[in-house]
Amino acid sequence: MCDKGSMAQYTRVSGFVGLITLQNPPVNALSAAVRQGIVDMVERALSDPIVKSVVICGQNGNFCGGADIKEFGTNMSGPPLVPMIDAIEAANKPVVAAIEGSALGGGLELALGCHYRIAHSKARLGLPEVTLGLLPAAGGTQRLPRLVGVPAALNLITTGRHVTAAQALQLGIVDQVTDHNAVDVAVTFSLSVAGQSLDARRISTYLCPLPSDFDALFEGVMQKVRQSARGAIAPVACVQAVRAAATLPYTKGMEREQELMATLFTSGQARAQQYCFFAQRAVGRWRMPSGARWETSKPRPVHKAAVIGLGTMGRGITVALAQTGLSVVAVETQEKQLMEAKQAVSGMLERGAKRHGVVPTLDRISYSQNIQAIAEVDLVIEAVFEDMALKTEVFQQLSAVCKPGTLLCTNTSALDVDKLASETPNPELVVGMHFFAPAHVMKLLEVVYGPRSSPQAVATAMQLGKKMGKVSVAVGNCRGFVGNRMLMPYLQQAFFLLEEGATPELVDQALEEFGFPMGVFRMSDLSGLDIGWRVRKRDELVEPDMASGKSARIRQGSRYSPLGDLLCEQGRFGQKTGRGWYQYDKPGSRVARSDPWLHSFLVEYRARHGLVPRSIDHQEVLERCLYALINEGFRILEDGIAAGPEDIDVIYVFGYGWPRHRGGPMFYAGMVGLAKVLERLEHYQQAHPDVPYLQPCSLLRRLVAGGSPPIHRWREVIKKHQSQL
Ligand SMILES: CCCCCC/C=C/CC(=O)SCCNC(=O)CCNC(=O)[C@H](O)C(C)(C)COP(=O)(O)OP(=O)(O)OC[C@H]1O[C@@H](n2cnc3c(N)ncnc32)[C@H](O)[C@@H]1OP(=O)(O)O
Repeated sequence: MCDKGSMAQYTRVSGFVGLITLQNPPVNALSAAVRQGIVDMVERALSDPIVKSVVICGQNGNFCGGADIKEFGTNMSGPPLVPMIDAIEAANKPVVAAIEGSALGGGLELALGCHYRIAHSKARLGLPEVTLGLLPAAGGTQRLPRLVGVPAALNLITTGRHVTAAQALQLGIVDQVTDHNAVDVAVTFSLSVAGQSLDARRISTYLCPLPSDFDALFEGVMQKVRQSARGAIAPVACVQAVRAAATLPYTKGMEREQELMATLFTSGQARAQQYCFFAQRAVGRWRMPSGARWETSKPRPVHKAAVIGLGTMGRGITVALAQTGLSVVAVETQEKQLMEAKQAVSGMLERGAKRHGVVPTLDRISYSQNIQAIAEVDLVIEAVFEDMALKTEVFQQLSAVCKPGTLLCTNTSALDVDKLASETPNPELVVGMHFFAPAHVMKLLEVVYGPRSSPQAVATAMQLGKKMGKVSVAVGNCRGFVGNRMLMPYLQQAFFLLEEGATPELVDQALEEFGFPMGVFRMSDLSGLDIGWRVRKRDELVEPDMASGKSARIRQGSRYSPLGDLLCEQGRFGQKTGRGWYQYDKPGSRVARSDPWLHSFLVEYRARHGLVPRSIDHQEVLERCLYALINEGFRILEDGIAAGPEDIDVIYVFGYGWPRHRGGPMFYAGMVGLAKVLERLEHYQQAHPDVPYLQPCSLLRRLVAGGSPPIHRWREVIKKHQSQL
């Protein structure tokens, strides 16, 4: 017997079991229609006298990915989740959740309303709402602590992390784990418990186990959460909701859960985080200005890859490749460097394997000093020192050694990928792969295509990035690509603010309060001031004999601040030398302390150049640094270097520490209001006419003139704008 009409299919199986199957591909999200289906089918099963027990499962081996996030921005209709789950829990016949694939968010909350949970061994469970700026508001914050205790519930709910079926069993979230068909096991099990009392199976009736150090525990967790949340409100609300579970009866706790959720649900932060969720997936649907796109470009198979150059980046890339299961040839011409790299890579793989409880993949890597060793690989990632002449030489060698069709990738943060491609006989096989340090940890990968890169080469690099667990974004070739290009105006404004009266501490504090893990000066100290110095020298911006006055701060026709150069001349390269914008206890130490030398240096510098310091507040720091960066983002869109605002936002959230609860720079501009961003840029441009980065971009003007459409409509405007340029 079967009813296929709704988005929850009803079948009677094994004679006496009502089987309800959620059907909403790809993840069986709880849309209004699915919820209605569940309500109707549960009612049907419970009212059918032949049915002794009920099993709920999901179609295509996937239980449920939670509430339908797409519905959040709409007038949510259909039956609400809470009464639906309460009705399941109150049922007088056993209801068993058969969990395959994922049980996340509302999906796990649905399962927690069931009387029993049986999971397949490959299933994953979690309450990831916090990552969407929400909390588990279908009873998750009240049932989970009652089931698994407060500390475990706090951990799962405030981090949103997923657990494996085995971990879920250990925690007590599921009752049984099986390697067999979980639905079949659940059906048999449900019949075995039919007719038994369900009193002890309704989690909402449990007393929440209270830890002895209750106050200290909550205080500690709240402190930790506030610190790591960097201004995000959802993690804090999660702690408050769990505290309600521990201190209030279930119904009162539920009221608190709903109250907290209502605040989060309408907050800009939730909108930003949900935008990030979809943006992260949208960047996989890449397209190039030529019209080539992800759906029509088939990647080449990559079984064996090579890494050339085993410095810090090359080592991280080798680890990341080996962890995907590929065979890797790692080449380093210097013997000492090769030996050190081998040891370092093995160490990283062993530590990674230990963390994940698996066997390290050391034998997947072969090391060589000879570039001939890469003759048979399908793809090469060159990671030698960031120097065009050196990279060109290496690329010429690669072209001579590799078998025909091998994809040649360069790991570069700013060099001209097209120029490098033009030095090879097959420029269509060349793309940039801009990894972020440490390359085996950082999630972001910019895949840089030049005008001659083939769609297949881009598709292959994008697919490899995905396999390596990266969030890969395809971007066009220009100086600094997307991320580093936008960083230039940001850094420049920070330097100018110092000239005008700010301190590194003030600028960093403003940016950290905004939500960056580190302000611009602490970040520069960490990455090394010498990196930018080298680039500026190459660009002939650094003048050794610096005069005084305004003219000394004009380079190539625009305002220039030599502050970074002056620090480098003093050997102040940041953490590695123990001195930079801050001072450190010793070279390599990480704790930044305010440096009186730097403050005196700034005072002298301003005096020498006739700069009268003024008081600068946090708002000016944010407007100048962030709006200049955003303005460059609009230029990048105008130039077609990024296909859409989502690409830029994903790059900034995953690679540059932009706070996720603010959605990314382009989303943030929309939240602030494009007209306001434009007005402030115009204001600052008038005050600083010698700073081209503050000149508002024409795309921004056009968007404002067009009534500041929502971000999902920008692509239409960009297309029209580009066609008229
Ligand atoms: C006052 C209001 C009351 C509301 C109370 C109810 C609150 C409930 C809270 C929730 O349940 S919030 C949702 C919690 N769930 C999640 O966060 C899970 C999100 N999904 C994932 O983590 C992953 O998608 C997955 C389930 C682990 C599957 O990963 P996989 O890599 O296999 O596929 P994806 O590429 O990520 O996704 C495929 C496709 O599906 C879309 N999608 C996934 N989950 C949802 C969802 N919950 N709602 C809507 N759509 C979803 C995803 O966007 C992809 O589609 P796209 O077109 O490529 O974007």
